[in-house]
Amino acid sequence: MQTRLDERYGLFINGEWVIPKGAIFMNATNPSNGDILSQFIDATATDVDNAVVAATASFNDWKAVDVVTRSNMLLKIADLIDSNCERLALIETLDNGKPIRETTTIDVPLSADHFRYFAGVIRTEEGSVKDFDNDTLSLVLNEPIGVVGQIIPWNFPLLMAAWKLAPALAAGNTLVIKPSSATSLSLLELFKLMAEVLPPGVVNLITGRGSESGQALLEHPGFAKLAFTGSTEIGYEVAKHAANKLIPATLELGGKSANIFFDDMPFNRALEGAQLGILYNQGQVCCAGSRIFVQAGVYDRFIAELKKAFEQVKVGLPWEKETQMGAQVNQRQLKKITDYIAIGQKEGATLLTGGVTLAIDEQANGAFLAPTLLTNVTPSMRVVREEIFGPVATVIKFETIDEVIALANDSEYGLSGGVWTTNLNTALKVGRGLHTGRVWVNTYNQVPAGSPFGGVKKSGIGRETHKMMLAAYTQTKNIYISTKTETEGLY
Ligand SMILES: NC(=O)C1=CN([C@@H]2O[C@H](COP(=O)(O)OP(=O)(O)OC[C@H]3O[C@@H](n4cnc5c(N)ncnc54)[C@H](OP(=O)(O)O)[C@@H]3O)[C@@H](O)[C@H]2O)C=CC1
Ligand SMILES: CCCCCC/C=C/C(=O)O
Repeated sequence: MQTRLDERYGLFINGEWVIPKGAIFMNATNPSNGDILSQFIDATATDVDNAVVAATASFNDWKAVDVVTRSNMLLKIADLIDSNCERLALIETLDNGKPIRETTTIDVPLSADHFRYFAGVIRTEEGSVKDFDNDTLSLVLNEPIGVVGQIIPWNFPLLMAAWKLAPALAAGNTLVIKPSSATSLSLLELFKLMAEVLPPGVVNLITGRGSESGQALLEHPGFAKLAFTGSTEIGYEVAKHAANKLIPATLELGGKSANIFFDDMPFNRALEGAQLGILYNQGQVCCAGSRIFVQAGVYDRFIAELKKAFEQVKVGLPWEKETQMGAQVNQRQLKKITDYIAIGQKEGATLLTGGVTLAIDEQANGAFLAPTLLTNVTPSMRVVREEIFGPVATVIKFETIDEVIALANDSEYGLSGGVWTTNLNTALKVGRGLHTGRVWVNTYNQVPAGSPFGGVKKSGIGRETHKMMLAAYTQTKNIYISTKTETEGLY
């Protein structure tokens, strides 16, 4: 399966595609068969600096663009994403390994919707006025924060970029963004579309390794805010650099979410929900329902059915329409996952199903893994505590609601969780009881714009996918006015 890609991509700085002198290129590799798809630049600190200079120079002009015009530009970007949906979806599928049935129906449409949502939100945003008395007004204005630095992960390259680009632009900021070097192509292609709409310098794209261009971005003094999605480890680095510069950072980090199944669950829907929770995107989701808890009364039946369902999942080439699970993002991630499965078994877990790599492509070069369930696990095992980021769930039996809330909260992460029950009281008790930023009830992995998403504890700081994210991309300005002219009352 092929699509038209540039042989080599430049950096996008100040409205132009540039290839710096002496630039070193990296390969974009298809994780499903090892093919080289294209090449992109391993940017340097100088390139990052050039991008920041461009974003800084364009800030005042972009800030001055009226809200209606800015909103219409975001709508235009959304339309362009939609009209290029098939192409963007295929590029994401080739570069990341995720199934085409997901990229065409979820990654790309949700990305477009994100621009539309923030285009709408800024039309309704207002400052406020406090009239202290007849002569005194306090105006509260929300001003753009400045030049923003954004770093994107590889698991939802286009969607996570949209989650950061749309609010930053809507709020009137200019920016420099860096995709993961594992999956740069969809953002490079999105920039071609945004270039048709936005003035030069407003958005700037730096590619390359996190340890080089990513690090340079963190160290650059020109940013007024940082935004990051990725591992908790690098999240700490982002937070430290932001603290050193006294600028804010929003962080969307790792997770080890509990997906909790009560005896009175809607059984068939819940069975699907357990799979959606851990197999969606090959389990490479920050909020994956990787710790499955099942109540004792239904445990044996549910686990038997889940095992059967896992074994029927169609793992295949991601560009084939019937494929339900594609390739892991690369061999490095595949190894991390299989290492964890081995660790779990060494710790005493039972491999109920899966745990094996699959030879799907002709050369058997693809990073494919069978859906995996580990039972007989205990809360102290590494496979229960650490983020595996693959299609691997641990399963634990529980008796009571208080017990399962305590088990679920026994984690350094706090991103999300799921509860499956037909009892509203149970749902609310668990919903309130989980120390996480999101709890799904009788559904999972739904992230529509308008519903805030983000974590507590080591899962991060801030809430994306909601208009409240505008607050993170603005500064409050207070203009305090007296209409008096006499000196009386000045002190
Ligand atoms: N919360 C989430 O959504 C994600 C969680 N993860 C978790 O992290 C694990 C490791 O994945 P990994 O790809 O290493 O995640 P990272 O946190 O390293 O990568 C996320 C982003 O940060 C960049 N980056 C890496 N190092 C630096 C640095 N020193 N300074 C600035 N930016 C940097 C990466 O660039 P580059 O890729 O080019 O190095 C990428 O764009 C996964 O197995 C998973 O558990 C990973 C991705 C997303
Ligand atoms: C669109 C389906 C679920 C995606 C949830 C957002 C994930 C973010 C992340 O993994 O960083």
